[in-house]
Amino acid sequence: MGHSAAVWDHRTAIEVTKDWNGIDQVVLRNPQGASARVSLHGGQVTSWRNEQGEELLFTSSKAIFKPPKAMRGGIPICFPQFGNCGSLEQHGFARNKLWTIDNNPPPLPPNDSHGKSFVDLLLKPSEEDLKGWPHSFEFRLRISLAADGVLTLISRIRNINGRPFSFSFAYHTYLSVSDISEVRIEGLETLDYLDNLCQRERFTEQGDAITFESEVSILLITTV
Ligand SMILES: O=P(O)(O)OC[C@H]1O[C@@H](O)[C@H](O)[C@@H](O)[C@@H]1O
Repeated sequence: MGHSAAVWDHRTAIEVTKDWNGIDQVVLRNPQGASARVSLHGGQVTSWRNEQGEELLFTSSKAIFKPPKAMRGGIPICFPQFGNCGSLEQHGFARNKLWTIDNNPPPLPPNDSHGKSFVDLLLKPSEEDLKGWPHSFEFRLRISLAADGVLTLISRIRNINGRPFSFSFAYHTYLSVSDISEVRIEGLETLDYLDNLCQRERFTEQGDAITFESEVSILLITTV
């Protein structure tokens, strides 16, 4: 009896097109019809659709889609600074830069690519960036879409000249929800938080989950 197996070639599952500003964007697809779109502007995922074609990420109708302004939507990459906790522009410069496709990245474990469509992006600091933040780095971002539609981002930040530096980093994901009053975030309610809407006053969450009855902008505090 013969056996057959579908071979999923990630190279044929990605497509490079232009976004609305003429900047390259990469479209990842899986065999079931799920997709993700990544702009080289900011290395930002701008769309993630399930196999029914439903968009899972939110983009504000007020988003400004023109570089060098970062777009409010999808998954902005905050680096090397989160928020305004430092001397750099809000959320750092990475989301405002043009990233490149890295065709020869250092290897990742085989599970991170097997059966997935993926792209590797690279950001290196420009001379201008080094004036504002004098640390040589390479930021590699692997974005992959699995057969079950799961989207994974893997970030690797390499210190190029060995002189120590510190940074903060975040995926500032905008999730699309149909009814915010139905959303509950469980497991974080025991953490203290800084409330951005109250001059960063520190509070302890009291409920059994985080819920949203009005605007919320909090920084949950955890220690590793
Ligand atoms: O408006 P930006 O710079 O894209 O940042 C998005 C949001 O980032 C959050 O971290 C801030 O708490 C918000 O105040 C801010 O609106």
